[in-house]
Amino acid sequence: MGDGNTTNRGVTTGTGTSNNNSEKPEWLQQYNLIGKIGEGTYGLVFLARTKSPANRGKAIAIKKFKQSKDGDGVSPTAIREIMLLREITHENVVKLVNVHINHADMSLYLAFDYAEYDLYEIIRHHRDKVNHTINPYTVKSLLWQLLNGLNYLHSNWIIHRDLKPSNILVMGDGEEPGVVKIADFGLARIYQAPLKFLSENGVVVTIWYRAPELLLGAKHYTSAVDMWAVGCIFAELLTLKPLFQGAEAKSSQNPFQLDQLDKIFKILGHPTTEKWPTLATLPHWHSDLQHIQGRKYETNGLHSVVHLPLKNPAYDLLSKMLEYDPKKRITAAQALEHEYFRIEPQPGRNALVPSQPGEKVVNYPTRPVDANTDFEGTTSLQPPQPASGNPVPGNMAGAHAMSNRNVPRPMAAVGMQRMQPQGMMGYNFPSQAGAAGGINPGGMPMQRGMTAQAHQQQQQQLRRKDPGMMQGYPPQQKSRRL
Ligand SMILES: Nc1ncnc2c1ncn2[C@@H]1O[C@H](COP(=O)(O)OP(=O)(O)OP(=O)(O)O)[C@@H](O)[C@H]1O
Repeated sequence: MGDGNTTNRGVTTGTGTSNNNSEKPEWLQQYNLIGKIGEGTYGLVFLARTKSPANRGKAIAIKKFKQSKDGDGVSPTAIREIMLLREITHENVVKLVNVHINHADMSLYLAFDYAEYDLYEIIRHHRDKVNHTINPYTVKSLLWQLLNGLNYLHSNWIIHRDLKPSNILVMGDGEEPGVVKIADFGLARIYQAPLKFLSENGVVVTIWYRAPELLLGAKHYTSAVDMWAVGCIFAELLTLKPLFQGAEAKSSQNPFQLDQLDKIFKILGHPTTEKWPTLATLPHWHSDLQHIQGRKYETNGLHSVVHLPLKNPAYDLLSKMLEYDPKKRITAAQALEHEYFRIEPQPGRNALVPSQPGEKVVNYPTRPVDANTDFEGTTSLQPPQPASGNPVPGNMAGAHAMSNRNVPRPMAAVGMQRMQPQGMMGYNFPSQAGAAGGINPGGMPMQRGMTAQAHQQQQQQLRRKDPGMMQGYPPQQKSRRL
């Protein structure tokens, strides 16, 4: 198509020019751009619909990455990492469907499957409009699916590093209603977040979900940082308030990572080297923390902020996610097996349905779309340049012409080769109490309200209809526990 080249790895490159007087990049013409739906630290997100006959009208979210102030594009390493992200396929991880590079300015556009809701909006709607907590079934189903997707990412050596409610999407009506999709995974590394506290445009990056080891300057960290974030999100789903809401403004006495730590200590108490032996080796422990180490907080722990019956296993799971020592923090695989998921209400696939028969369905607002904003009008895009003399010889040629801005070692280089096929690491929803091993015997997850017998019949029917369809949900493999 025109000046765009679709490479053999699925990257579309183009000059940004087109064969008509529109200034839209050529590749964009495969979409109907509907408008802007959001803006994050690193980019703008647009809603578009595909024009191709096979998938006509399918909603796609296109994320345009902002140019950095020094005009750098995205480095070749970053592009390679992103290409590897296309291999990620899991029901609870948003699908990256296309990667587009605009040659004129080396800007990058990622096209994802579109999800109608995100946890930020769901929580906000409950707090401001419904005036009521989220029902226990919904909380549990959202959390279970989040852990399921995260377990898959961690099993493939991908650490998200920037989990927060706005990155946890939920599908609206359609083929997968109420299904959770983790977004923005693997991208934090490309822009070297979350170690930065300010984004390129000076916007403060939210650090409310950031693990204490990161706040204390750890250079080496593990997937445990994501589990801390999940703990914060779990508490927020239960209370509708951010758990550790550090200051967003910086002052000389109280840089925001210190304030964030202070908020954590206020609820969980101070960490100690007895409980967290490597604490004293973290860069900021001695220097920066002196003036808050002296403070003594009387704390009742999580009970002071999360009000549930005392014996609720939610406390146990939550406190294991918010363990100070990352080595002792619960893993996603372990969390999926926690008692909380075995007691009623059991988690299910459609998270956004009522807990009890007769309970009102919550109608979440759909995403507002700003139809007046398009790619060009919102960014530092340079006017499109004609292609240079050299044709793009396919594949990553465009990427290599870009800036050599260093980004860390490709995160995926090792892990992706070991990537599991879809669902290999996928746990089944816990079955009704009493089923063998407490785990569905394989196949589709049990739907809410379905008896074990009906579920078994559904499995058999599906197997007869489409044997391949069952492959995403193998029986749980105990040996794969982390
Ligand atoms: N695939 C998608 N489908 C629908 N909405 C999406 C999709 N991906 C992102 N969004 C929405 O677009 C908005 C901006 O997302 P983005 O990831 O750029 O920023 P953020 O998560 O708010 O902040 P940050 O960039 O700091 O992570 C959010 O409301 C997010 O829920």
